[in-house]
Amino acid sequence: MTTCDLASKECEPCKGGVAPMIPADIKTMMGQLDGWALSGDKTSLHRRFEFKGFLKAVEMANLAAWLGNKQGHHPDIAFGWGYCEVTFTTHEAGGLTENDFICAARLDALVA
Ligand SMILES: C[C@H](O)[C@H](O)[C@H]1CNC2=NC(N)=NC(=O)C2=N1
Repeated sequence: MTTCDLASKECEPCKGGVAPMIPADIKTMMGQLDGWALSGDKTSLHRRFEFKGFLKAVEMANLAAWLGNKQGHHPDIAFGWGYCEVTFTTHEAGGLTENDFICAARLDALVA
């Protein structure tokens, strides 16, 4: 599967009791993304987008929020002058699921 395959997938509604991905699968999925980093405990992935000024950062935050709401899979977003940091994790699983990678790939496709 490539990034564009991931970006063409839709998130599945998060059902309770879903297990987080195992490290081997996380490694495989990370290979399909560019620019995203794993948290130390491998429970989330994040990317820092940098811009000149504030309004571009606000735009990025809004784009990530819109995408997450459309997919029913919501990011954590931090932004300020010159940057927007987007983090995906699956709260119901207490770790990463395919939804996180789909949203990351979809966000990259929107800003490509
Ligand atoms: C019922 C609904 O699908 C769930 O509450 C969704 C909402 N958005 C979500 N977003 C994220 N990032 N993780 C979740 O577990 C999650 N659960």
